[in-house]
Amino acid sequence: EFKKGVTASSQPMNGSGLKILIVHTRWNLPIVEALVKGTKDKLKAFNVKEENIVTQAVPGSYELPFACSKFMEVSSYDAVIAIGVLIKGSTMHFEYICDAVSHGLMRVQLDKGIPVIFGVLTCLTEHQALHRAGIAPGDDHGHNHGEDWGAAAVEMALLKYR
Ligand SMILES: O=Nc1c(NC[C@H](O)[C@H](O)[C@H](O)CO)[nH]c(=O)[nH]c1=O
Repeated sequence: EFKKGVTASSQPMNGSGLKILIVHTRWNLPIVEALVKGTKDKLKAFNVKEENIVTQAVPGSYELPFACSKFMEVSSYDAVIAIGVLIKGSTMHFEYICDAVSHGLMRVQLDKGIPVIFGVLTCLTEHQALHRAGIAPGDDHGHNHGEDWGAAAVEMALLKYR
């Protein structure tokens, strides 16, 4: 069966010299915390030092582009991982935030020339979010997408050394 998801780089990746920023939201915090843990575990699996993983929190996903941009001005990072969980409500609010955040984070990474990994879940239901954080109830807990974001951050941060 065709495996979706991240195809790991064929090259061994050594993140021991990298400095990574994680900016996460406080909205839907239990799900966000699971994603942040999955991200950090994977960064450490690629030898990124604990002291080189900087973590900052903001209110919600709409704040991620501005916060990532500001934190990148005061310190240098090899990659930034923006983590948030958007869950559709009963209005169009969700669509507008998702659109603004995805375009905003893309603009920040291109303007700054530093990879910004899109770690924002845009879910129609809470179960979808739980499943993508690997903490869904029942037999199928899902897969923690934070692991994919951690791997992508290391690969993109090492791009400049290819
Ligand atoms: O509305 N739902 C959500 C949300 N709204 C707040 C928004 O990101 C921002 O913080 C405020 O609009 C203030 O600017 N933020 C999320 O991360 N997830 C949601 O599901």
